[in-house]
Amino acid sequence: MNVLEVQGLSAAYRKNTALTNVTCSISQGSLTGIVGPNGAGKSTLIKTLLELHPRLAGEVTFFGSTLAKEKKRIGYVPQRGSVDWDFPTNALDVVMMGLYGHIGWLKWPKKKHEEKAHAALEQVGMTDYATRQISQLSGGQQQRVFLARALVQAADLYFMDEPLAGVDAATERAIMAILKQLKEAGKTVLVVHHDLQTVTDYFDHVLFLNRTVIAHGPTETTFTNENIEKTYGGAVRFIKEGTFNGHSRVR
Ligand SMILES: Nc1ncnc2c1ncn2[C@@H]1O[C@H](COP(=O)(O)OP(=O)(O)OP(=O)(O)O)[C@@H](O)[C@H]1O
Repeated sequence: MNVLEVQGLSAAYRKNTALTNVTCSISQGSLTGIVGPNGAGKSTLIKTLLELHPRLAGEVTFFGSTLAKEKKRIGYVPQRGSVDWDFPTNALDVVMMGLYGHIGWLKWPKKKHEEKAHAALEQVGMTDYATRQISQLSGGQQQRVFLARALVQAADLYFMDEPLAGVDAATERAIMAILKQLKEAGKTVLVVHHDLQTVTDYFDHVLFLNRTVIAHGPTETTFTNENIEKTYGGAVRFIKEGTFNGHSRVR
């Protein structure tokens, strides 16, 4: 079953086109890496799908329905840089924000919800930092808190905008382990990713984006030198001739 269907999606910033005619289907239980050069429209794609940025054209369906109807089943981890980390709040509160759809605005969070938030912090290894101001967390720790906020939503479809940006190797492993657990639980995860070296290890599907979909499919068959060059331009050669076939890693 496809949890997300996108047909002919376009978006722009004033007169500058960011996305044109994006069409793709995302199947349930897939873990997809969205890759493409800087400015390719990866963040814009997520924001436009989630109606955080207006779309100029196109049709989008979530679980065969509309975003408004399915919002509770969708989790979003924005780019860390897009958030005001000086906002005076602690890690637990940030995670609790993920539950607002469940609690209802103006209703005081119940004990059960607080327990859920603590459980999510534990899942990302941040229990000891629950009452720490978010401005006093490191970049990787902030990223983990964000992930906990998405986890607490118990969504079926997750969008994550560069969750691995600027995190250390241990945090990267921890985040990837969680994403794989989500997939194994039948959840669908879309991740904006920058490191081509790890695409084949991390994702079962890859979506090459450069203003439009250049290629999309199972990593095994789609993560090819040809598609990398089509997306990034001929100047970029990540795969040594002859080393791709039979190897899971790009060299
Ligand atoms: N708020 C904005 N106002 C004007 N133009 C924008 C804005 N945000 C993005 N753009 C432009 O839209 C295009 C797509 O940007 P977007 O951030 O979606 O790319 P990206 O693939 O996520 O890039 P990166 O890998 O650098 O994060 C770029 O040309 C960018 O300059």
